[in-house]
Amino acid sequence: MTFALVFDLDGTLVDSAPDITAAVNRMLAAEGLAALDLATVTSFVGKGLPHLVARVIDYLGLDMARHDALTARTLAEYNRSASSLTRPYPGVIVALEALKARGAAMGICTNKPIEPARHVLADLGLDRFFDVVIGGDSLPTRKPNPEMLHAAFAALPDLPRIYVGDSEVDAETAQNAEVPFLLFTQGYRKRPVAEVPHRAAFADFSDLPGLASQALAI
Ligand SMILES: O=C(O)COP(=O)(O)O
Ligand SMILES: [Mg+2]
Repeated sequence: MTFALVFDLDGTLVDSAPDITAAVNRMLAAEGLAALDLATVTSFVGKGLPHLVARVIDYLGLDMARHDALTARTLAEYNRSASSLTRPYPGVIVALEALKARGAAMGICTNKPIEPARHVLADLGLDRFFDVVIGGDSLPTRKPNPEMLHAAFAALPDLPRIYVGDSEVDAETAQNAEVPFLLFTQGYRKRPVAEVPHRAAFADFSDLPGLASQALAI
């Protein structure tokens, strides 16, 4: 059986938190402020860059009136260097090759802004797998609103659908879109696996091709 598979990006296909943290810290340094650590910034990832910067402003007690300016600055810093510290999770490329060989149609639905999302995919040699990329600023709404996921599937052939992601936001998006959800457990999830609704969960990408077939056989 083949299928249409849409993937989340940050914390699912790639461990991008080190570059996101570095961009935030370049923005903070330009403001004369001290750097934040990786775990703190990672905990702010998931609902897109404007949300992440709002969390940084809140965490540091800065003036929320500066939100637009600091978001633009962080995005510029991130676009300047979005992939130097970012790596695919182990087994991702082999799994995508196997899925492609089986005829799966694949796309990306990420809350990361589209420009750095495209940089990351191209720089890491992942862009060749995906026929559509929907970013956090591609539409007026972001995940968990299902519109982005609907748009990604609409651009792919009409095959049985699966969404693959790492977070509570992805699980909620899949529920809102009524699409089966596969949870990658090694990303940036905050709550225990059991508390995040999913059709199946996996920690190792070598399990994904088999799981995708099983998930649709249920
Ligand atoms: O950029 C974010 O906040 C999250 O991105 P993701 O949707 O690819 O996990
Ligand atoms: Mg994610």
